[in-house]
Amino acid sequence: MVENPLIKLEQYKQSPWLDFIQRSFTQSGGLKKLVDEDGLKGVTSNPSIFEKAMGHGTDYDEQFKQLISSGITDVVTLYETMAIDDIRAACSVLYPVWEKTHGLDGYVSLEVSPYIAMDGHATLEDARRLWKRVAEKNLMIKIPATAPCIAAIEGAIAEGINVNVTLLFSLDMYKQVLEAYIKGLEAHLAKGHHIAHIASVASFFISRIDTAIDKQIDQRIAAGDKESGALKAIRGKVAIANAKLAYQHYLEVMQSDRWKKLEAAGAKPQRLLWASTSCKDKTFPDTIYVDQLIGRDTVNTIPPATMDAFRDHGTVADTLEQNIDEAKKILAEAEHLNLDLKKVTDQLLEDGVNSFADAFDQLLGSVGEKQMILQGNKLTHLQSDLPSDYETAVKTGLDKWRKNGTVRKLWDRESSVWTGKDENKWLGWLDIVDQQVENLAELEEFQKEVRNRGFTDILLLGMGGSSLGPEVLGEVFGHQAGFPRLHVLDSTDPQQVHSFQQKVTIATTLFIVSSKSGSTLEPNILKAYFFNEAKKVLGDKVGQHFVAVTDPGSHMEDVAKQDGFWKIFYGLKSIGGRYSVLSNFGIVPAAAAGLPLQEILYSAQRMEKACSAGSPPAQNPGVQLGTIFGVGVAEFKRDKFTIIASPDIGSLGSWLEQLLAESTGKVGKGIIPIDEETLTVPSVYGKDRLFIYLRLENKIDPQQEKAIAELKAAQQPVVTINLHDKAQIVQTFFQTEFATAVAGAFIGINPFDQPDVEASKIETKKITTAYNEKGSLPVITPIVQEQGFDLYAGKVEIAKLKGLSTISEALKSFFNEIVAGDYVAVLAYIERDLATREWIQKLRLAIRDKKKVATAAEFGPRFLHSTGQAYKGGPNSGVFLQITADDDHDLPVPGEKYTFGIVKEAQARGDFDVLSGRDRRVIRIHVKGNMKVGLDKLSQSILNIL
Ligand SMILES: O=C(CO)[C@@H](O)[C@H](O)[C@H](O)[C@H](O)COP(=O)(O)O
Ligand SMILES: O=C[C@H](O)COP(=O)(O)O
Repeated sequence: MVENPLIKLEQYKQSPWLDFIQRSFTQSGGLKKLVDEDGLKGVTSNPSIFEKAMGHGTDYDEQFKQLISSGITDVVTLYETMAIDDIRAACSVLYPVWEKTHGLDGYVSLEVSPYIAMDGHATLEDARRLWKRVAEKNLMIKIPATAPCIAAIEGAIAEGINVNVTLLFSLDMYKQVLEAYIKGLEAHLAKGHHIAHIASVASFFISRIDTAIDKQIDQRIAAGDKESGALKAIRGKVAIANAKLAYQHYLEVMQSDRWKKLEAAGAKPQRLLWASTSCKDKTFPDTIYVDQLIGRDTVNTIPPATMDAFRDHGTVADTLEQNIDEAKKILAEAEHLNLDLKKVTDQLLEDGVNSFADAFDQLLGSVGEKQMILQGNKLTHLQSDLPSDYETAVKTGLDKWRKNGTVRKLWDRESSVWTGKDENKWLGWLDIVDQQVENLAELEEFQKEVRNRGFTDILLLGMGGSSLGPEVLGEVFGHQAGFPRLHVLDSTDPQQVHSFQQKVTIATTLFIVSSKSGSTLEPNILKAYFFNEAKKVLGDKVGQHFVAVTDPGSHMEDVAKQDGFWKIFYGLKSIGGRYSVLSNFGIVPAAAAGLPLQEILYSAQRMEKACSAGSPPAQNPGVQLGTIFGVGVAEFKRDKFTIIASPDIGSLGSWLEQLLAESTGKVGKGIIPIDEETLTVPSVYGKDRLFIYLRLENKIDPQQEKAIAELKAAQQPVVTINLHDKAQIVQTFFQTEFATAVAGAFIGINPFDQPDVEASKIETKKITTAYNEKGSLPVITPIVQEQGFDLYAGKVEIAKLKGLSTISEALKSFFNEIVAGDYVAVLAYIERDLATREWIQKLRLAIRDKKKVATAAEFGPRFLHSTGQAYKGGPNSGVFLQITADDDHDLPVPGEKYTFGIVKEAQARGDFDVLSGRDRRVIRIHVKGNMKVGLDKLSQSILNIL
């Protein structure tokens, strides 16, 4: 009987390892059979191998399901848990070999993350982590032989970690690796440890060298190179010659005194392992890279097909030490022929690192896709319908992010993702959900206490990021039985303040004063007013009805302490207002209103994990959406993001509006969100739109569906976020926060500052201070006056409207300036109630239909903390119609001379002045006398002139 060549290798002291791992192969006994029948002595894995194993087929489905149902997790954890199980299972099959060979063989290799191949510190950290997690004696951690990782190899060996050094191509690098191994052993020994148990191999890649060199040879021969004969003579020989010389170096070092000392202390040599040994060129024997590299104290890791071929017809002889002079000649000849081995091996190392990273991306992508499918309805679904050029640009954008590892950089909080300023300080929202989950017991305790105290109402006082999130949560989840009803007051309009006072029963109301900075004017004066009012009813117990949510060290914290508030909940300094809904700013009001906290947080966490660092861009719902946003603005000038939401989740629009506008609308760039603009026929929309459809699957509005279908058919870009139930708005919070940050990177701005909101605050402050000093507001002069109306114009408009004597003429001239790509914003500083909302809506739709431009309908001062940023700082395409009116009645602000009415007037003026100062097209119409009558008359004259 012919002896199995694989078994025969043992006589030559070469160990065959298997370059392959797969769950079903291990489980079915295939691996053990190789050990028993072929003398297999080890296993290697790499990202490509795991990609083939895990990314295809059904081997892992059962564990996938188990892991997904047992908890919420990210793709890297999913991959790693399954990969480690495979590695452990293989370790246990190979363990008898390890025992029998006293730790010389029997190893299974697991590679560190390929993403950090150029970061030695991170690689060493990862090696330690994996070594600890797998915790098997016969494990080897694979570390790439890049320049930055040489120190990691030495460091790992010095800590007693078994290392398989991978991606070795050049003799020079091999010399450094062997030196690192020796130094590592010396360090371990110097610490007084044994070194006999430490094992290492240096994986020298073979076939890739021939593939690269032979390609050059073939090209030169085809081009008729005069050295064609000489080139042909070394074709298919360089890789083996290179390996033989590496082995010669190994033998030399093994003879050195330095090594002999270590050997005497029990050290094992770092054997050379031949990797990449399947033959890629059909003109050579398929076993060439096994046959030609047989020598004592070496390993050959062989992929299954090559192993089958070698078992079948491999030839076994002591080849490695033969023809060394010839090998030297081949390398000299290669140099003489200008084949530049150094350049080739440098390139192969770079390509090798990249291709493992690509394979890992692919692997994590397939894990992500499977996870998505298995999560089913537990995660919202994103669908994009984009014109083909837009779609192509999005794909390019996603791939750029993948190649640059930008998602990981984002999670590593690197400012370089954006403008390189202080963006790194504003990323606390990335993992706030995890913190809240840990904090769940405390939040639930608060929830219980609120219920037990029998409050009937909650009145939340706050602006922008501190109010819009709680407002959506309250409106979408609705009133919860046994809990108080949540009302959110974010206005200085005295009528509106009064209406809210009427809505609640002060004696049984819990007031939540919410201000991140603690210094915002509105929550401070609202607190002062309601504290005063509540004191009249509750006396000394008033503080017990107040809760503050604010950042530590803020003015509001001082106020709350001084006034004996029941509780103070803190925000995080690293989370800006508009990214704060899943922090205490949203979650504390949600707790008080009796919302299902665990469900909310777990659901949000699902999205956080889906957007995690390991989730490649094309499978990452946050990056996908953000790329659509960013590319739309940056490359297609589609900056009017039209938000269409199913009615039951309609309030999500005003939250999203703030997020998009405040984050991106600056330095003349950015997104202009268009909320609540009811859909109409496609012909009304210009090429400046992107439609965001927030679709509540179980409560769709048929009219919206129809209109959206028409828009898609008309080639308007539509991105649909499909929510399987309304509680999934919390996933939309995280996804759109992430997407906005991503979009900011594409647009090229810092998505975490709001420079222009501050400008209005300063102007407002000047006016209220002036009022406090003088007891009256500075005089301003209208440019047109008419019965019931005063019209003021900003500096760009004054010249244009000069000489016009009626409001109607002025309006006509103003609206005639509108061109395609503009947007019109109606900014009303009046009470926001059903009637005024209907009024403004009718007006803006008429403007849209006649002028075919995007329109915004906003109430002041609410929008100042939201879209106001983009109106002032974003693209100068806005046409602003500010509307103010006489107050029916006013309310005092305790401790100040000014009233709520004065504050509102100051805010309108401050806003107007900044818009005017920024050369925006702005006019203000002040309605005198009865507001309702005035508003109707005004809209009528606008309709007439349009
Ligand atoms: O573990 C190792 C080397 O230590 C191997 O898995 C090594 O990565 C593989 O042999 C190579 O990646 C295979 O390369 P190739 O045949 O695709 O060129
Ligand atoms: O979006 C934030 C608003 O400007 C309110 O800020 P604040 O929470 O610091 O009071």
